[in-house]
Amino acid sequence: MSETPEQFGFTDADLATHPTVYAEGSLAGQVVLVSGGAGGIGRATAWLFARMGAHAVISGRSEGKVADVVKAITAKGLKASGHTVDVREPEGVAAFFDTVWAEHGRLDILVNSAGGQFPQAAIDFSVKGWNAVINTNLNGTWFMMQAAARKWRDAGRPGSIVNVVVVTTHGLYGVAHTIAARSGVIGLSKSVAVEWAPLGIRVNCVAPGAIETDGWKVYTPEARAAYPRSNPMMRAGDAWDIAEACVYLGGPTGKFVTGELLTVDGGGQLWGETWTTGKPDYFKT
Ligand SMILES: CCC/C=C/C(=O)SCCNC(=O)CCNC(=O)[C@H](O)C(C)(C)COP(=O)([O-])OP(=O)([O-])OC[C@H]1O[C@@H](n2cnc3c(N)ncnc32)[C@H](O)[C@@H]1OP(=O)([O-])[O-]
Ligand SMILES: NC(=O)C1=CN([C@@H]2O[C@H](COP(=O)(O)OP(=O)(O)OC[C@H]3O[C@@H](n4cnc5c(N)ncnc54)[C@H](OP(=O)(O)O)[C@@H]3O)[C@@H](O)[C@H]2O)C=CC1
Repeated sequence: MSETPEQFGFTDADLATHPTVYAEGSLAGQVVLVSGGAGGIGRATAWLFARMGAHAVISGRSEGKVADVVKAITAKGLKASGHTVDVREPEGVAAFFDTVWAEHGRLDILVNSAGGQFPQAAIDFSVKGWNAVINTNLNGTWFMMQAAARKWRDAGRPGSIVNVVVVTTHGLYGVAHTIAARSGVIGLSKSVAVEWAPLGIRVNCVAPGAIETDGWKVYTPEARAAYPRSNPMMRAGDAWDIAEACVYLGGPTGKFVTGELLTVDGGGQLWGETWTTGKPDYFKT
């Protein structure tokens, strides 16, 4: 992998027809919110839920990216709508949930896929860079979770949250800020899975390994070239692997599962190394 292609992973045309074991139409009438829904994993997840008959509410910061996905999904006769929301702004997030409930009168599932980081040696992190990653991945995810839960509590309705995180079991070199944030999300999810069980709210996490998406553009070709060798299957996963995991946990298939972390990484947590900044000479011999 020597160059950066125009797009990593699936196109909307791929996602419209990619095979799935889930039944088309089986979530008819449900409303699913996918943050980061115009990104690689979020887009696949929004497509899968829409193909299952749900209305996919897609959010992201880029109005154009969100509009393109909504257009592609609705062009296939499926249900989707889009909103521009920065997950780091709690007032905006709360207003977003007001809008979703005003438009649909319900929300069934929230998938938090908005997130990301940049590769840098931890010793060089600036305060602004650290805060950007913590605010996006820990605080932003929390604002979305709390806003969703408050609506479900107030409406007396059940709900389900899936947080897309990162495999944290042995760190991830070059992205220590995100490991800090995602470890926080995993712990938080377990805590509120118990606190919110009486409200009928389930909370789970999916930890993807190396999944080929546009998010990879932030890494060097050398770092990316090593990702397929970061697990015993010796290949990268795809966004559909994560979408199907999100549906399993978020939807009725996961109805007796809460506080769980599902790792979808080709066994990478057991064998393999991921150096997002390239492997230092010290570890090469
Ligand atoms: C297997 C691989 C593992 C995982 C893969 C994935 O998850 S892929 C899928 C996930 N997708 C992604 O990861 C998508 C790509 N990631 C992002 O979009 C961002 O990293 C973000 C998520 C923090 C957004 O934060 P934002 O909107 O606030 O962005 P901003 O641009 O305004 O930056 C704010 C500050 O952060 C700092 N800083 C930023 N970049 C660098 C850098 N390269 N170098 C050093 N520092 C950097 C800098 O201090 C900057 O301020 P400045 O100095 O410019 O005044
Ligand atoms: N791909 C991979 O290998 C892995 C991915 N993950 C995680 O999975 C999640 C999805 O990743 P992936 O789809 O690959 O990455 P992408 O970069 O393709 O998608 C991430 C999306 O998050 C949105 N986003 C980022 N910051 C904000 C914000 N502050 N407010 C609202 N939306 C925001 C972006 O939207 P916009 O551009 O409009 O701001 C973008 O569309 C991320 O948390 C990622 O870190 C974890 C492990 C591995």
